[in-house]
Amino acid sequence: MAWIEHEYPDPQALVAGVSAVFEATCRSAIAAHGSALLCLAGGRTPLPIYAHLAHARLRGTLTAIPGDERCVPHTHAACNLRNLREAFATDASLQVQPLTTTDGDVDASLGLARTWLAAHPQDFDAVLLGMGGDGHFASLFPGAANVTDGLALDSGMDAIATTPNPLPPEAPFARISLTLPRLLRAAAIHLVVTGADKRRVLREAQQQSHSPYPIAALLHGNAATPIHIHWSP
Ligand SMILES: O=C1O[C@H](COP(=O)(O)O)[C@@H](O)[C@H](O)[C@H]1O
Repeated sequence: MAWIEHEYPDPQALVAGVSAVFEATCRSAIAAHGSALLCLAGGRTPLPIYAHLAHARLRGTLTAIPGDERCVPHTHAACNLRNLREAFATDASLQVQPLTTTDGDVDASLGLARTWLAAHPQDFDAVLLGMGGDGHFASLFPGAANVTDGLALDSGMDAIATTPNPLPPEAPFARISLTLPRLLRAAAIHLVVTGADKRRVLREAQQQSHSPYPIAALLHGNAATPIHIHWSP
């Protein structure tokens, strides 16, 4: 099986469980090589996990990169970088690397993301992913024109620019997303999902490797490490 399931009674228990795993991962990476490199989901669900890390007194450098970013200015409320930096604000040793330029220009942002990723080819110590109700993860959306480029394991690309189709009303923006092969280069991969509707999508994707939900490509992507699925109502 390519995944391991962890079920929690409520979102607070999920946050506590995943926070403990990420804290332990960061501590052992810092003990082993002085720093930790994380790839972190955007969206609302994981923000309390990041707040936990910010208060954990990790005593080492932690560099995080969003797994995807909305192409908006860094001051915009929908900017994943802004939300990550706010969550990490209490510990100056937690740094968040932007995937986009300050103004959110799509082409310049793609260049910036690819340049940074090429200069940091090492595996992530851990990747945290969320999932939308449409089965997207990072910004690999069903129906996007180039979603197959983002999911192809042999593309040789670390990041793509993409536009969800249809645009999600809560965040109607072009995106920069890490690709599936870059996300899979990790010592540990965690997927956090809440709610019964998202669980139905997840179950369908677990059962069908050729499901139209992009998350199926992650689950059946022959990751070198199992995908930890964390779910709560
Ligand atoms: O658009 C996005 O949505 C997903 C899910 O977000 P959530 O608020 O339902 O947790 C997120 O994982 C992704 O990074 C984000 O850009």
